[in-house]
Amino acid sequence: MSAVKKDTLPLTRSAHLVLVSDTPKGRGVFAQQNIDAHTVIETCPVLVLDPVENTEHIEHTTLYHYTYNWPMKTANGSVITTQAVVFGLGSMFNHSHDQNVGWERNVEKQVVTYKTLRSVSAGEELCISYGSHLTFKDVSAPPEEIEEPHEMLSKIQLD
Ligand SMILES: C[S@@+](CC[C@H](N)C(=O)[O-])C[C@H]1O[C@@H](n2cnc3c(N)ncnc32)[C@H](O)[C@@H]1O
Repeated sequence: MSAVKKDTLPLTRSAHLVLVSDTPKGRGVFAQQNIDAHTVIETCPVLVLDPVENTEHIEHTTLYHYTYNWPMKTANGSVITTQAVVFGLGSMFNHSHDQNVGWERNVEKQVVTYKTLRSVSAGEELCISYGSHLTFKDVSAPPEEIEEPHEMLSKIQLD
């Protein structure tokens, strides 16, 4: 019988995910079956990039649009932010302002775990939030409201 090593990490995977290649956001991850809320759907190993290698090389390539912020401890003990390449489906989750998937870094183990934030129906896209500083036009964003001039005027604060 083989001994289970202490540093073994389970790589949880959902069997009910598919990659769709022709969505308005490019490739995307979709649910094939209903998935309960708070289900771990994927655990992905990452490659933490050297900060200099990142700014001098990766930032000038397409890969830059796939990396995640990652904290790194420097030799003097301070923590800086570098980037990490996420392997597996982790790099395929698109952005939505109404995301149904949350993610968590395990800095020590160098993995990211993805979990549903609510129940997801079969056929729904699984999306995370990239935050508010997007480098592309969000095709799923609600249309910006065009306000009537009198409504705008009524918001001007007069002393
Ligand atoms: C991490 S990749 C996700 C996978 C990507 N769709 C693909 O086909 O490789 C991030 C890129 O997906 C696209 N993307 C993700 N979310 C999007 C959204 N809400 N609207 C438009 N494009 C999106 C953008 O081109 C972005 O740079």
